[in-house]
Amino acid sequence: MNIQLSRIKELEEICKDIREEILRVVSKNGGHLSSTLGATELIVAMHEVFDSKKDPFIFDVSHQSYAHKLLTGRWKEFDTLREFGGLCGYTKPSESEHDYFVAGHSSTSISLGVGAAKAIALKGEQDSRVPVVMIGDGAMTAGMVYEALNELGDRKYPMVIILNDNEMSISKPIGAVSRILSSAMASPFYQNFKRHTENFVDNFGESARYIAKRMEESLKLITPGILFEEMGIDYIGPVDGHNLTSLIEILQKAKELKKPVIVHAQTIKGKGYEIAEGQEEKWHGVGPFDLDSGNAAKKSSAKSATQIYSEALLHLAKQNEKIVGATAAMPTGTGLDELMKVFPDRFWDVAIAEQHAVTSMAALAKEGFKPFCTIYSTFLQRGYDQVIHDTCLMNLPVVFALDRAGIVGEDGETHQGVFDISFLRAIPNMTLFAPRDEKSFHQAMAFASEYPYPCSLRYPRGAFTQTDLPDSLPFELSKSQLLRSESGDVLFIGYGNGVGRAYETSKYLDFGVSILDLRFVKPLDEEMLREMATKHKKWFVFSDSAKMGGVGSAILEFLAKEKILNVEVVSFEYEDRFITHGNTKQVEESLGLLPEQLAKKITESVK
Ligand SMILES: Cc1ncc(C[n+]2csc(CCOP(=O)(O)OP(=O)(O)O)c2C)c(N)n1
Ligand SMILES: CC(=O)[C@@H](O)[C@H](O)COP(=O)(O)O
Ligand SMILES: [Mg+2]
Repeated sequence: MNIQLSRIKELEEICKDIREEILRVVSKNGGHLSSTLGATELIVAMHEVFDSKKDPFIFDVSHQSYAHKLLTGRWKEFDTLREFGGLCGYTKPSESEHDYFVAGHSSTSISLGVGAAKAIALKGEQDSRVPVVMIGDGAMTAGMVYEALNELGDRKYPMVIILNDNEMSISKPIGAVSRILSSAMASPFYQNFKRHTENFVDNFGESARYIAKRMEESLKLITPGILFEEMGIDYIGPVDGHNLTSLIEILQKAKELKKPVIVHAQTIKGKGYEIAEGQEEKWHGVGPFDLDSGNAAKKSSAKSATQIYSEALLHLAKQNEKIVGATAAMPTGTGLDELMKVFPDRFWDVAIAEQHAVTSMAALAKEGFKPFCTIYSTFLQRGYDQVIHDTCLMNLPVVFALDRAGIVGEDGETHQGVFDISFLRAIPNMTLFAPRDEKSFHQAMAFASEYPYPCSLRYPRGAFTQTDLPDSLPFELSKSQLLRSESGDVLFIGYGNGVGRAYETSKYLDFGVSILDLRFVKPLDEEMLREMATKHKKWFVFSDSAKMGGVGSAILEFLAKEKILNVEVVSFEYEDRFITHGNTKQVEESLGLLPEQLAKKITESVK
C-alpha cells in the first residue's frame, strides 16, 4: 500500500487536534492521560485501515481509547468525559455502536477477539470483517492473555493484535514477559540483526523466514518474535508506534495476511505532553490539573484509607517478620509501594495477576507466613476461585485487604467496589470485618495480623467519613461496638465507612437514634443483635455494598434464623443494578444515598 504523503499530513494534523482536545478535557475532568496520549497514532492508524462499524475494535482495559471516542462521533460530548451523565472513560457499547465491548478490567481483549473471530467464521463473514485488538505491555502479564493466545495460535483465526508497548504498566511492569518484550529488542545488536534478516526474508520468502527464525533462536535470543511465533502467531515488529506511515502500511499488511498477527508497536506513554513524558506512573490516571504547570488542581487534606493501611501494615511488618504481602500491579494505588521499599524481600508486585497473587499468598500462608493480599475490591473478582479453592478450603490465614470498597467515582461501572461482601460472605471459613476510621483501622489490622484463618477487611477510596462518635475499641472476633444508645425505636447499624454515613444521617433527624458499629459482618455479633432486637424495632443498615447478599441480608438471615419477626430492617445498600460513573457525591445523590436524602426517607418511615 502506498499511502499518499498528503493523507499522512492530514492524519498528523488530526493527531495533533486529538491530543489538544484530550489535554484540554483531561486537565479539566481528570482521566487516564498518559496511556491515551501514547496510543493516539495507533488509534488513528487503526481507523485508517479498519472500519469500526463492522470490524470489532477491541481495546484492552480501554483506558487508552479516548482518541477512538473522538474519531467516532463523540467530539462534542468529549467535554463531559467521566462526568456524571457524561461519556464513560472506557469503551461502552451503550454509548456508541463503535464501542464493541465494555472493558475496564485488564487482559480480556484477546479472548474477546477469539470469540468474535469464531462468530465471524460461523457467520461466513471472514472476507469482510476482522477483529482488531489493542493491548498494552502491562496487560500482557495476565494469565487470561495466554489462555487466549494458546487457542488462537492453534486455531489460527484471522485477527490483528496491536501490542502497544510503552514499557510501563501503571508502575514498572513486572516479570519475564515484559523483559522479553523490551530488553532483547532494545539492544542495538538485535535491531541490526532484525533489519538484516527482514531484508533477507522480504527478498527470499517463506523458506527464508523459517531460516531467519531458526537463526534468531540459535543466537539464544528469546525475542518477542520467537515467543509469539512459537505459539503459532505471526509477529511483525518492533515498529515505531508514532510513525503513521509505517503503522498504516504494517496494519494493512497484517490485515491482508488473514492469520493471527501481532504488530508490536513501541510507544511513549504521555507522548505530546512534555511534563508527562518520562513521568509515566504519575500521569497514568490523574485528577484535574493545570495544563501549563502540571500541578494538581486540588489536593485532599484528609488522610486516605490507603495511606492508613500502608502505615498500619508497615508498623506491623516491622514487628513481625512473618508478615508478607502482594499487590497485583497496583503498588502506588494500594500503598504497598512503601512496604516494597522497606522490605523488598517480603512485599511483591506480582503484575496484573490477581489469581496468581491469591494462590501464591496462600502457599506462603501454608509455609507459616502471614500474607496481606492487597487488592482493589473490584479486581479481587478476578481471583474468586483462588480465594475459595486455594485459601478457604485450606483454611489458610491470608488477609485480603480490599481497597476501593464502595463507589469509586469517575471510573464507574467496571471499577465500583460493591460486590465483595456478597461474594466473600458465602465462603466457608471466611471472616469479614471493616474499620470505620484511622484508629479502628489500626485495631482491625492488629486483629488481622493475629487471626489464624482467612479474613478480609474493606475500606473506601479516599478518606473515611469523619465522625465525633466514641473511640473504637480493640477488635475482637465477631464483636460489634455500640456507639450511641437512645431509648427510641430506631437503630442505625453501620459497617465500615457506613458508620460515617449513619452518623451524618443522624444529624438531619429531629429524634435520637442508637448507632451500632457492626464491625464484623461474618460472624455477626449475635448476642448484641438479640439485645438490640429487644430495644429497637426499626433497624436501618448503612454500608457501601450491594444490597443482595450484603450486610442487610446477613442481618435478615440472622433474624429469620432466630425467628425474630417484630423487627423491621431497611438496608441502604446498593440496589441490584450496575452503578454509573461520575463524581461520587453526584452518583450517591442519584441513588438517594446522601445523608439528607436518607434522613428524609427515615423520617417518613418512622412517622
Ligand atoms: C484485572 C485488572 N487488574 C488491574 C487493573 C488496573 N490497571 C489498569 S491499567 C493497568 C496497567 C496497564 O498497563 P498497559 O496494558 O501496559 O497499558 P498502558 O497504561 O501502559 O497503556 C492496570 C494495572 C485492571 N484494570 N484490571
Ligand atoms: C484503568 C485502571 O483500572 C486504573 O488505572 C484505575 O483507574 C485506578 O484507579 P484509582 O485511581 O482508584 O487508583
Ligand atoms: Mg504499557
